[in-house]
Amino acid sequence: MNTSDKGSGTGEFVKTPFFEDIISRSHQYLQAGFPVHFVGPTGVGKTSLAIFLAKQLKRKVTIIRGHHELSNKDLLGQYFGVRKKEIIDNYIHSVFKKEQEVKPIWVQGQLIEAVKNGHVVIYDEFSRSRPETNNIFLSLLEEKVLPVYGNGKETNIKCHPDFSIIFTSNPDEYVGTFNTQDALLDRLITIHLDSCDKETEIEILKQKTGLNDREAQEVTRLVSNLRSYGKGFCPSLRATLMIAAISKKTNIPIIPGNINYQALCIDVLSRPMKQILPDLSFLEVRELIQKEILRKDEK
Ligand SMILES: Nc1ncnc2c1ncn2[C@@H]1O[C@H](COP(=O)(O)OP(=O)(O)OP(=O)(O)O)[C@@H](O)[C@H]1O
Repeated sequence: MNTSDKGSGTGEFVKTPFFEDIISRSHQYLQAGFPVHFVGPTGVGKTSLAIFLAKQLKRKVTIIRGHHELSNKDLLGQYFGVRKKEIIDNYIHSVFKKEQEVKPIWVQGQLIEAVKNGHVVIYDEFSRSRPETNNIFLSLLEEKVLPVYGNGKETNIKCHPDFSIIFTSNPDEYVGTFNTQDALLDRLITIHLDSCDKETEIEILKQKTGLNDREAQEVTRLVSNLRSYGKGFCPSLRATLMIAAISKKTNIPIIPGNINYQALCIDVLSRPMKQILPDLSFLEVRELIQKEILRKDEK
């Protein structure tokens, strides 16, 4: 059975048998208090799945996006600017007294609030943050305390029993990611996500873009045939969704012989195909896509 959830945050989340099994296992691990980590190539649905799961837990959701400039100050908090207070005492005319108080303002980081109040945190693309930033998760996940340093002293914030966390990341070889410390990986249940199956992809296209069954099958057939030239996940589901959404919105008929459809597919798919076949020229890549558009699949 295929169902969709209107509140996934990235549009409707389409739940098919492919996702059901991952959802039910991940849900169990999170309920038992363990962090789950979805790792996989770009565009396979890691963030969508994390948001869907987080919403199922029916608690407040905090999303943190990893990037190389994210620091402990962003996660925990920092002093930012000052608040000035002036008291002027002129009660006796001949005496003028002025007192000034200057206090630094503490701006609380996202993680403290989530840890104290038992939110579900999605730490998306966490391996794009520096390993030293991610070190604070070591004690949070093991000892269930968050050490916060400020004003020269350390305070330990106790983790709310309902606190849960879902990590997502691309594999380490992706540009812009850091190698994650083993100690952190050792604390996570890592589930590898690959491209979803054809039935799921067809269902996602139908539900998200309004294509009919034949149209969704046609776009999925083309992209999945092209994936077989590489490791099976590029071009991603985003490319399939782009072709489907543009065809639908601009009334381009999804018919292999239609030149507008061919041009759209070539525009969307040339870049990812060149990425997996770097030795081909752009002209050869375009010819290959054209050939695959017109190919009749064996039954
Ligand atoms: N089950 C699903 N139902 C509906 N849409 C989905 C589903 N899975 C993925 N998508 C859609 O596919 C696209 C890629 O998904 P998503 O952003 O979750 O991938 P990702 O693996 O997190 O990618 P990246 O590594 O680049 O961040 C998005 O447009 C998303 O809405």
